[in-house]
Amino acid sequence: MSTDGFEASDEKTLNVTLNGLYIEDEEAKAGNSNQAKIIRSCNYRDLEKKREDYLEWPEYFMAVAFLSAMRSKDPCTQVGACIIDTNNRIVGVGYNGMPIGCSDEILPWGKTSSKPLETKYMYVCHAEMNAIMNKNSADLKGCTLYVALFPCNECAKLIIQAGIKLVVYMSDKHKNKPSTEASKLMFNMAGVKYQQFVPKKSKIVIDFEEIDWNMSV
Ligand SMILES: O=c1ccn([C@H]2C[C@H](O)[C@@H](COP(=O)(O)O)O2)c(=O)[nH]1
Ligand SMILES: [Zn+2]
Repeated sequence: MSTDGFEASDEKTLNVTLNGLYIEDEEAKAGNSNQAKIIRSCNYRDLEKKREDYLEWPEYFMAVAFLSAMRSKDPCTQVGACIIDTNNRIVGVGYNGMPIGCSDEILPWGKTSSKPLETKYMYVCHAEMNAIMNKNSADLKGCTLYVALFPCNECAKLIIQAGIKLVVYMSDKHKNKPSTEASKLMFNMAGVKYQQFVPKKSKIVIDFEEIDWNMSV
């Protein structure tokens, strides 16, 4: 008998249980072979129940923010942002990068030059700004922003003016900078809430080589 190309042989055991039908060998029992994957995909009982380890909304939105950050060409700090509406629909994403039409090959990426015009700070559009500008809905009133880094004061102004009501951030690494203090002052005055993201999963991995397309068989 064959299951997904695996032949039952002397070295393997054909198992028929209430959970389904599978071929098992020592490697599979140890959980480190293809056969182990097939055991999971043939586990009929699991396939009839709702998955429990799906991504919850906050993890999903923060992951989208971090995935967006991977597009950034900033060699030092990559920031991503994801805006969602009150129906949990993504209405804008962005990452820090040079303005449209301004070559990121020509403009500087460094930050240490004593000449301000030769630093990135003069030119980079922040992730929050790009997410707001990229919005695909009429407005952002009542929306939530997921962002990798606590917003600077310039982004805080944009967030407030856009009508965003909640900021969920991952890192507070600039918490002692005046720009962060200014952001908090403005958020407090304008009634924009902010909270640090508390991940439920320590890792979210997309490993294209490890995807087991047989899982849905
Ligand atoms: O609210 C913010 C603050 C900063 N950024 C971007 C702007 C720059 O590209 C980097 C910061 O660079 P450092 O080398 O860490 O100073 O982050 C942002 O997108 N949003
Ligand atoms: Zn900013």
